Amino acid sequence: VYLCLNILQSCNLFEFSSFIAYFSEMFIPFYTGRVIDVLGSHYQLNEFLSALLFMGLFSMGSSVSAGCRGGVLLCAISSFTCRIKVKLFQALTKQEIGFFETIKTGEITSRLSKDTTLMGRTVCLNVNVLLRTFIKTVGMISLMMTLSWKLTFLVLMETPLTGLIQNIYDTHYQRLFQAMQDSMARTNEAANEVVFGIRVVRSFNTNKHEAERYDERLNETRSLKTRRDIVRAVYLLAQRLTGLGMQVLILYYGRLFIQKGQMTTGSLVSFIIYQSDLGGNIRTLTYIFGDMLNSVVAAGKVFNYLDRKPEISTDGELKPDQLRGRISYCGLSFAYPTNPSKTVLQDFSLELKPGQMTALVGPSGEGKSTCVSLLQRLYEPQGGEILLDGQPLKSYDHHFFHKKIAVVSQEPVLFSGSIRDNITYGLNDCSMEEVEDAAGKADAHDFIQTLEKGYDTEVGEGGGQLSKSERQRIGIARALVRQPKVLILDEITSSLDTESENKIQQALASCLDQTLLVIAHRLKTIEKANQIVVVGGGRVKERGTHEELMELKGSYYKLREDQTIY
Ligand SMILES: Nc1ncnc2c1ncn2[C@@H]1O[C@H](COP(=O)(O)OP(=O)(O)OP(=O)(O)O)[C@@H](O)[C@H]1O
Repeated sequence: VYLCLNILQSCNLFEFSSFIAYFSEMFIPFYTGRVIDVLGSHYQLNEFLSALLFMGLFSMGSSVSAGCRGGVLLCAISSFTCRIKVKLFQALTKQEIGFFETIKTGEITSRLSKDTTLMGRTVCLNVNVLLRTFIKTVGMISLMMTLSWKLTFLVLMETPLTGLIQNIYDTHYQRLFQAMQDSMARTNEAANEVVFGIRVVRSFNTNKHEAERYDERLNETRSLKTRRDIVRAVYLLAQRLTGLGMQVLILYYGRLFIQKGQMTTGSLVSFIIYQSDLGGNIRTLTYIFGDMLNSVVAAGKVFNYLDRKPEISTDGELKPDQLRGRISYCGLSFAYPTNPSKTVLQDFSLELKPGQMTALVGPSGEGKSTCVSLLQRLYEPQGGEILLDGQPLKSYDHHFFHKKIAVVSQEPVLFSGSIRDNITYGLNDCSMEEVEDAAGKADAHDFIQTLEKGYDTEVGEGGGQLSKSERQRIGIARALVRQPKVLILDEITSSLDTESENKIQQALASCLDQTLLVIAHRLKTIEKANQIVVVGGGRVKERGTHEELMELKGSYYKLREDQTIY
């Protein structure tokens, strides 16, 4: 409603120019006929000049107003589409991760690009064209009645046929158009995939195979285009034939009416001009009606996303001045929304203390990263809860919470922009000293200094211009600059050399009051942890220091032994 009100406000000029344009357009054929009559009968200069003047004035009025109307309308459409895209984008980024896992990426991008554009057209273009065409049609029929009511009834008898032909054509055309769009998307997808994975294509020497695959998809699009063109040609033929048939009938009966003195030659010319315009209007009305039905479906899908409330609430308000960072996992049970039948965590309980390092270890796929995702509130557990300083995570203010808990993942995602932009990602008030300090702790400062533009160096799309280890260190700096109370490192050592790893560990050890949670596969790196937790079957299997667990000779001991052998 808010968006529509905005659009209506900007449409005042549009409505005014539209009114002038419709009014002027309607009278042009009338005065054309009048000029012909004056020329054909006893010629009077005054009558001729006045008819010519009115014809000129209406033509001018129609052209200028139609130009204004077009310009204003295009501006309104692009402004509306832009606003709806931003609103939809904001609504999408608020959704929980489970939403993105259950809905295909293609569907989301299609909502953002295609459906919003279609919606913009419905609200601005179609409604206005429908209104304009309808008013024009009614006006034209009234003027045609004044010229000859008998011929008008004859013309109106053709209307259902024109509407039917248009309807059949629109249905076929829309179906082919949709298939063509899908086929074009598949063709682009094939090209994107190859560009993205060009290294694999080269190393497996599959250039020829990929070119053939691309050619196949292009041919599919081409054959759909040919079918579309054939349908259009048949439609144009049917349209011309019905139009021609009607004109022959009008000329035949028109000649009879002129002979009987029921109408003049000029009136017949005016009538024929109106009749050809009327056919166009009926076709437009049928088309717009069908198009609006499609757009309503598209708009429905967009509104579904706009109105969707994220399943993970962000309404918490707690923002304590002092946060200690004590984390308690209390009897968690969890299954991913995409696979609800598989329980990943079952009655999982654990305590992470401030100033201590906890390491989660265990075989792959046992639920270590899931513990981290739940702590970040990317998913909501089905049973139990996680407490931060004794309060449920959901009761904390969303912004506050994500400033206090920072995560460095196995492969940090960087965004195009400078190194500094990536380190200060999401922070507005971050000084250069803080950035350099965090980069120093993450062992990134030295390599950044060697770059020509230092912290202003562009990292490229997805950080592609940096090595894996450099991306990892920037990811660590991005987490440290927030001075989080809880820091989570998810298997960060795999892409770091031993020297960097040692430096980073020393820097982390200097943050005395920080709660540190580390996931590690290389068990040697977590020997100094205050508590090592072995996760197995979605539960805490063993817990203790390195020495205690080695003495226990259980799962940890076995994992450690396996790593020593290899
Ligand atoms: N997004 C997801 N949707 C559905 N199932 C998932 C998802 N992510 C992980 N899983 C499943 O949940 C289980 C636990 O995965 P998780 O990533 O937590 O294990 P992990 O112990 O961290 O493994 P690794 O050491 O290999 O990182 C696995 O069986 C995995 O297949």
